[in-house]
Amino acid sequence: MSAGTAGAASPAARPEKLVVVGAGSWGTTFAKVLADSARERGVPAPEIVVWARRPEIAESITRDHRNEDYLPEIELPRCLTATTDLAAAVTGAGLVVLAIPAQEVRGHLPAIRAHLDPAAVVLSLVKGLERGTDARMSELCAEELDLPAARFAVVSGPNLALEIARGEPTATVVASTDPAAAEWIATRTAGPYFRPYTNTDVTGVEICGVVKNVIALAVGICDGLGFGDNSKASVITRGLAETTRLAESLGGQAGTLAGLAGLGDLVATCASPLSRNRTAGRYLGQGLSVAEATARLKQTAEGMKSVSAVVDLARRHGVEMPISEAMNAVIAGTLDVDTLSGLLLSRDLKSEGRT
Ligand SMILES: NC(=O)C1=CN([C@@H]2O[C@H](COP(=O)(O)OP(=O)(O)OC[C@H]3O[C@@H](n4cnc5c(N)ncnc54)[C@H](O)[C@@H]3O)[C@@H](O)[C@H]2O)C=CC1
Ligand SMILES: O=C(CO)COP(=O)(O)O
Repeated sequence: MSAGTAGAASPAARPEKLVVVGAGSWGTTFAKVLADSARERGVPAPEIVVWARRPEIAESITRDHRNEDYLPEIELPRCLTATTDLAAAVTGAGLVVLAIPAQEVRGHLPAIRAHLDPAAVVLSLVKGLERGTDARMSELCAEELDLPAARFAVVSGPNLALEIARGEPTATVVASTDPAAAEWIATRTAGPYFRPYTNTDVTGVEICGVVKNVIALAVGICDGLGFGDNSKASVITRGLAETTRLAESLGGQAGTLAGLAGLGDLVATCASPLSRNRTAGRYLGQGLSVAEATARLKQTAEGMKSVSAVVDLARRHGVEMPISEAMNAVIAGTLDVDTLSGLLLSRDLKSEGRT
């Protein structure tokens, strides 16, 4: 057994029940992906349970097959049920999917640990770092759940929830240090509109998902300031370069950054009006304060919450991240967006090849 698969549980021992912790737009959509995958494969519908914080959302998913708050236009598969009882949801599940904001994850892990099946895989959809510790979700789960790396996985890619909920085709990356765990998840998510590629670079995939939200803020600010596509393409490209530097310094692989979780997600998020992070940036560029932008958005924009942890992590590893530094200063209120145009791409002149 390689170091990466130490602690792996036999897939045969893994229960078929699947639980998604979080009934926001991506959690609810991901539950639909799991249900549609089972239908496509012609297997009996597994038990798929969504844990919702609010009873009215749980009731609406189970009774009306809708999530009025987050996906009002989407009819959900009838096999999905929802509950506010986290213990009951997690008990007997072979897959526990985390789909709540990064800052809320640690608080829920003790309750999950108390009921986690010994063969279960924990899958993070979360694209944020914990502030204060700079921890990735893989690190949080290892610490709080005493989870071997082989029972952790992350899904990340160009995955705007509403497009997927509508059944528009997309691809993604499912990464685990245990290839068998990644394949087990890929089988249960692959379907008519969702194409997962497996990968073992958990760190690279996690860093891609986190930092692209910060870069999307910068692209949104360009929008809000009225800059055109040259500016945005420059920020996206240099954003990918600084993401690559951070990922590599933590052990991630450059190939991951060039793939769906890196370039793919950056392009989708920075181009899409559906992106909350890009939208938050646009509000800031138009002159709204951070508090006003947050209030108008109503949903999670992980980039605004995680940027200080990204910058802290980069500084600790001696990695230069000028765009993230600028975003951190904007969110902290120490840099005015009007002064950004000179700053975003303002490092010493040098060859492009030197990242
Ligand atoms: N929406 C999208 O298109 C995608 C989102 N993601 C990531 O998935 C994660 C979840 O995002 P969304 O579902 O989009 O967010 P959302 O804003 O739509 O929903 C967040 C969910 O977390 C719940 N929540 C908020 N505070 C909580 C707390 N203190 N305790 C428990 N639950 C709490 C909310 O009630 C809601 O159900 C984020 O890390 C996001 O970056 C990743 C890929 C796509
Ligand atoms: O991660 C996403 C798409 O892959 C969603 O981005 P936003 O959180 O900015 O909406």
